[in-house]
Amino acid sequence: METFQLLSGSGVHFNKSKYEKDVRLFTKAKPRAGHALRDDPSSHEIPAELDFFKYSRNTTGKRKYSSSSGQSVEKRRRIDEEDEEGDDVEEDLNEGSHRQKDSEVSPEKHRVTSKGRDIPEAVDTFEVLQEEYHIPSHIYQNLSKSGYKHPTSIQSHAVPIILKSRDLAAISPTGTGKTLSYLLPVMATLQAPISSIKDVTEFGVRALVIAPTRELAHQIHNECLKLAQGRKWRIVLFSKATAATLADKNVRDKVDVIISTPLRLVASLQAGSLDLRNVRHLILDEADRLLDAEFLSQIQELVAACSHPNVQKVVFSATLPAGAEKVAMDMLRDPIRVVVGLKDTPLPLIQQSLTYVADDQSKLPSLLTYFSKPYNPPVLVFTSTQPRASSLAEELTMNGIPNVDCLHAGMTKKERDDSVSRMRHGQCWILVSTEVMARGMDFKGVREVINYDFPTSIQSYVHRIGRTGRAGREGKAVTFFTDEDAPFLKSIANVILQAGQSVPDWILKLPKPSKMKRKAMGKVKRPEVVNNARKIGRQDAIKRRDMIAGSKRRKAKATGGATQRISEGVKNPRVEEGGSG
Ligand SMILES: Nc1ncnc2c1ncn2[C@@H]1O[C@H](COP(=O)(O)OP(=O)(O)OP(=O)(O)O)[C@@H](O)[C@H]1O
Repeated sequence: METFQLLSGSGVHFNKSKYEKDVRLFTKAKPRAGHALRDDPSSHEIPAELDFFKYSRNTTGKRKYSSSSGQSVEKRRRIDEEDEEGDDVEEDLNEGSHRQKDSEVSPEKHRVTSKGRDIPEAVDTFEVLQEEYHIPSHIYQNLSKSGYKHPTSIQSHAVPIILKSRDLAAISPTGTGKTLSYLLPVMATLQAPISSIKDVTEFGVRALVIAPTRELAHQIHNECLKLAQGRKWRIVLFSKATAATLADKNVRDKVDVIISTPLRLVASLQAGSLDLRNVRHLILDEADRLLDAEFLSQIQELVAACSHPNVQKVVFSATLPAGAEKVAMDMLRDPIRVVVGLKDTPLPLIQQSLTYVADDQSKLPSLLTYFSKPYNPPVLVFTSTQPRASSLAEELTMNGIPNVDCLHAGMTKKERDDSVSRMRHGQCWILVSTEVMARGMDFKGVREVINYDFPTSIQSYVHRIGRTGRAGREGKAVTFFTDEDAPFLKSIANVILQAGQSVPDWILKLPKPSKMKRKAMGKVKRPEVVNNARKIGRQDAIKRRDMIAGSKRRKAKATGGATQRISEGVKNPRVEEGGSG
């Protein structure tokens, strides 16, 4: 109990005065003299929550660890040195020297780092983009209609690169606007719907966006539709139904953009009902996920099918571990690599903490205690498996917690769509989910993320907690850990440190898990139901049901035998006793 109290009290708490410097970055500041926007003198002030440039201002030279960030320089250096041994959290300190060597352009040192040959200049405003790159006016107008007034850091850098037809690997933290970073330049390059262009000589879909989950593909489709408003673009969210329609070449030839998960595309390709030879822009969103073992062969097939000699390939993610980056870079031609912030590192506006919960059975009471105190809905809760997500949602509901929903890949399409819709409309306060919700999903208002089950990798952690703290908003992420998870704490602690927050000293003193061991992170065997007591109750019920069924079977057998015997003229004592048989 003593240990429990000691450890459960040791989560990371956000001390605003201690982190004053970071807090200042995210609070509205008066515009500074000499920082007027180029084309709009009236809009000197960028809302702090949308101002992703703020990290970079007044930063020169190599990245410095600030002692005011709550972590001693020495402590951070120690962690970084350990990471050099092969941890997936990349230390970007060397980037500066690469940049110097290769004459690379990086106007925002150590916050946005670009690497490659002839890097197009970043832009400060959307107006400059329109002036210099002639973005079609309807797309430009749709930008401001959607409320996008100033580009985020990744947009400033990635959009010109894509507009210049260069291949790109872009790594930028969760919630920093990567979707628009590729949709805007791709749509701008396409200029107009194919159906409205005269003298077309090459037919077929011109842009293809691939995402790992259907929900994310759906969300990207919606973003794309916003940009396409007012013109007759054919933007297709590839599904069973649309795949059937697109089997007709005449329909297919009028399609501008397809957005899809890999599997369905491959199925259509193999069936000969899809042709990707005219694709000029291929985008992999959540690239590291798409390039992992589960999807790699499908992606390779799709990349090979996009065989146009001028196809532009771009990959985006908030995380890109070394292995995935190598595969990505091999796929790209003369690429530019852009990193915003530190690779595999969440933005500091997500307040991260670790909470000790001893063992699996202690998690539910801990979560119920959490929800018995004031919390900020909507909250996303991550579990490791589908049955556990269902079971936890059920437990929370049975414990009187209102508006709990569940979402996982084992549910029907309609159930999944309904859950997403309830979440988007504020009808769901707590969404219990699995890894399927971890990547890309943009529920703007998510204020808190709870890792009920420990994440399975650093990347999983970064993406899960990245469902909050989006588009400049503050967020909170709580990670439960049990004794079994303790060996992997150090890896998560490193991420927290990289984000400029502090972790308890005892975690820093833990040994660093080996690369082999890290593969086992979060993969402990957990029961399918989150409440063992309920499991016992359920087992009793199953036992009782089996006993009743057995008894019925025996009776039926006996009755059947009696009927047979009666018909055979043999006296049945039970029937004779007036029993019903
Ligand atoms: N220039 C902008 N100004 C204001 N809001 C923006 C801008 N660009 C994007 N956003 C908003 O920021 C939010 C996050 O964008 P998006 O989903 O593209 O992030 P992301 O970087 O792709 O995140 P993830 O890594 O989780 O996929 C969205 O709600 C989007 O509407």
